[in-house]
Amino acid sequence: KPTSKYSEQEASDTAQQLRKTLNQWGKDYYTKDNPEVEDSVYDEKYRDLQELEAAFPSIVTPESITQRVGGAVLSGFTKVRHEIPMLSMGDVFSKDELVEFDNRIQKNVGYPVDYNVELKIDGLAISLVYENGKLVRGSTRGDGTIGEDITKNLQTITSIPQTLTKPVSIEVRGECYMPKQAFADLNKQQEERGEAVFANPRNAAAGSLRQLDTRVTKARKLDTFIYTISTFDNLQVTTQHEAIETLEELGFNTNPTQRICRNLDEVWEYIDDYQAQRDQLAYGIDGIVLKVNDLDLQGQLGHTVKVPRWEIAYKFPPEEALTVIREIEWTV
Ligand SMILES: CC(C)(C)c1nc(N2CCN(c3ncccn3)CC2)c2cc(C(N)=O)c(N)nc2n1
Repeated sequence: KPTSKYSEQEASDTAQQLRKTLNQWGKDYYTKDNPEVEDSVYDEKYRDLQELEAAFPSIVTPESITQRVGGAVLSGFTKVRHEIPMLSMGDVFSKDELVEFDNRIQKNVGYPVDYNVELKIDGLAISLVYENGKLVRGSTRGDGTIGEDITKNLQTITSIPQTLTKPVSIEVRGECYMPKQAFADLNKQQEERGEAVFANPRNAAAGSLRQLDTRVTKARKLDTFIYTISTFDNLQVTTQHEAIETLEELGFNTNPTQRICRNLDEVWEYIDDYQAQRDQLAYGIDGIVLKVNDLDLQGQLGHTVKVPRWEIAYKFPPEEALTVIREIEWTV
């Protein structure tokens, strides 16, 4: 019915119903192959919501789907200080160095520890701050202490929740990345437009997040895997593995391949598994990350100025190098 026929309460109720429907259809769109509705139906409902919100500005809510689209052209990025520094990662390139790392931990702790093993996503690190379950700020890692405020750009990424499933006040960190297919499509489009192509998905993700025009960011199909809760709002979490499960429950996108390994043999199985699957993954990885699973032990082990003593990244050889080697073999 025409918006003029609504009372404010009716408009608000209808808008809330429309938001619920659009969010559900949006989720299906990203998670299922056959979206529930045709784009035209989605667009019609979206327009209904826009009209209602235009006629009754007081009913607009920050998490309304209409508030996600780009449109803000920023003049520059303000700086953000990370209260808890975003540390770097020690990295190793061989089995022997990983054995050394494990020995160092066992010597320090006095007994063998469980590790949580995760894929090392080849994207860029971001920080997200929530107050009472609402996203209030998103920023880049920067130099680990000072990053850039890219909240507007991050709000265009559908896998980043505007509102959490619980009204907690926390800071979380993770990786923002561009899936391989989105990267290939973008470079094809760049070529058609006679614009510079991106060297790899990580550069494309970084370039897309540092856009001053949020509409460009929105068009870039970025995604995220969140892996750390930096500040706990009395969440009952005692291990890294549980932290990632809690992040999923709160509404974040997390990487499903994490695995608890009781010793290095199990870590090697994981490494062999995912080195073999690397080309099939929908996103780029450049190694795996090994973390002491127990959070109290992490605290006990602490960190040096820049690097935690309780984690190590095992790096794979760069994929490009492998491609070159294959080409040489082929031509020989
Ligand atoms: C919380 C800790 C510090 C242990 C940590 N730090 C990470 N990183 C730090 C260094 N980073 C960095 N970035 C640029 C320059 C220097 N360091 C980039 C993220 C992690 C990155 C990934 C990933 N990529 O998938 C991951 N699964 N877990 C991480 N865990």
